[in-house]
Amino acid sequence: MSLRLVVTGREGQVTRALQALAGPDLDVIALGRETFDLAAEGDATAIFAAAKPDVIVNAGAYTAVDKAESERDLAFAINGRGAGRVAQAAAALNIPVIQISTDYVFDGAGETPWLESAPTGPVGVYGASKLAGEAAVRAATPNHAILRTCWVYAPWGANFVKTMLRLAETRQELRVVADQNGAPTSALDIAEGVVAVARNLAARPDANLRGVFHLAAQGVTNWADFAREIFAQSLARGGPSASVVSIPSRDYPTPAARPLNSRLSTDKLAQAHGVRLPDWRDSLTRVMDQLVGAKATPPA
Ligand SMILES: NC(=O)C1=CN([C@@H]2O[C@H](COP(=O)(O)OP(=O)(O)OC[C@H]3O[C@@H](n4cnc5c(N)ncnc54)[C@H](OP(=O)(O)O)[C@@H]3O)[C@@H](O)[C@H]2O)C=CC1
Ligand SMILES: Cc1cn([C@H]2C[C@H](O)[C@@H](COP(=O)(O)OP(=O)(O)O[C@H]3O[C@@H](C)C(=O)[C@@H](O)[C@H]3O)O2)c(=O)[nH]c1=O
Ligand SMILES: [Mg+2]
Repeated sequence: MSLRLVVTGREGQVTRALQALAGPDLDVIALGRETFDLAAEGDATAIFAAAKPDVIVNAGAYTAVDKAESERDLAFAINGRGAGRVAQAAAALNIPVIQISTDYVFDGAGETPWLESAPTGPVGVYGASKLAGEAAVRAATPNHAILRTCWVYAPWGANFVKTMLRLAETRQELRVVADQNGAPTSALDIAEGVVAVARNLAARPDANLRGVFHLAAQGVTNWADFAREIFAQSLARGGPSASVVSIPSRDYPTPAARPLNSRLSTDKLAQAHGVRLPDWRDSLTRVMDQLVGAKATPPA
C-alpha cells in the first residue's frame, strides 16, 4: 500500500536516507526549516496538513552535543517543545507520529543493553532535551512510536565516519576514546526501520505497536574500534587511513559528558514490529562503498 511520510529536518542524515527510499509505494515529503521551524511556537497543524501525511516523522533535531551545553534554551526549544508541536499536529490530524530519539537519554551505567523500560538519566543537555521531547510526544498523543537510535552515520551529513576519513587525510595517528560502548547505526538502516514501523502504525491501531522502542544495529563496539574498522575498510578501497590509539574519555575532554554504556536492547522492536537491523560492521560496508568506493574507482 502506498504510504506518504512527512519528515522534519530536510538535510538531516536520517531524512535524506528516507528520501532515498522514496518510490512508487512511498512518498517522502521533507520539510525544511523555512516551512516548519522546530524552534518556532504555535500550532503547526496547518503546515503538516498541507503536506497530506499518512504518518509524520520528526527526524529534525538539535544534534550538536557539545554546543548544546552552552545553548540549553535552543536545544530544549527544538528537541523538547518542537517535538511536542509535531506530535500535537499529528494528534490533530488523527495520524501516527514517529519521534526519533537517542541513547543519550541514559546515564551510561553498567555494561548490559538498556531496555526501553529502564530508568533514564541523561548526563548532558542534548540528552536531557531529547528526553523532554519524548515526554512531550507522549503527552500529545498515544498514537506514537518513539524510536531511540544511536551513533548515527550516513554517506552524507556530519558524522564520525566522515570525520575520521577527513582527519586521516592529514594525520597519521588519531587518539580515540575506547571506553564508550555502543552500536554505530547506519541512517540507511534506520530509514528502512522507520518505514516498516510507519507502515505498521498506519495499518493497525494495536497498542503494542506504540510506545518507545530501540532501533539500533546489532553488535557492540567502542569509538576507537569503530575508527579502526573504518580505516580497515577505507584502506581496502584505496582510501585514507590512520593508526588509532585507544584513550579513556577523561583524556578527551569535551564540554558535554557522554554515556559510557550506550548498548540498546532491540528485542522489543523485533517482537512488535518485526524489525531488526543488521550487524554494525556489515552496514558500514554499504556506506563506505559510497564514501570511498566512488573515489577509488572514478567513473571512466
Ligand atoms: N546523529 C546521531 O548520532 C544521532 C541522532 N539521533 C536522533 O536522530 C534524529 C536524526 O538525526 P540526524 O539525521 O543525525 O540529524 P542531523 O543533525 O543530520 O540533522 C538534523 C536536521 O534537523 C534540522 N534542524 C535543526 N534545527 C531545526 C529547526 N529549528 N527547525 C527545523 N529543522 C531543524 C537540521 O537543519 P540544519 O542542518 O540546517 O541545522 C538538520 O537538517 C534526531 O532526532 C537525532 O536527535 C539519535 C541518536 C544518534
Ligand atoms: C573526532 C574525535 C572524537 N572522539 C570521541 C568524542 C566522542 O566521545 C566520540 C564520538 O564523537 P562524536 O562527535 O561523533 O560524538 P557525539 O556527537 O556525541 O555522537 C552522538 O551524537 C548524538 C547526536 C547522539 O544522539 C548519539 O547517539 C551519538 O551519536 O569520539 C575521539 O575520541 N577522538 C576524535 O578524534
Ligand atoms: Mg556530533
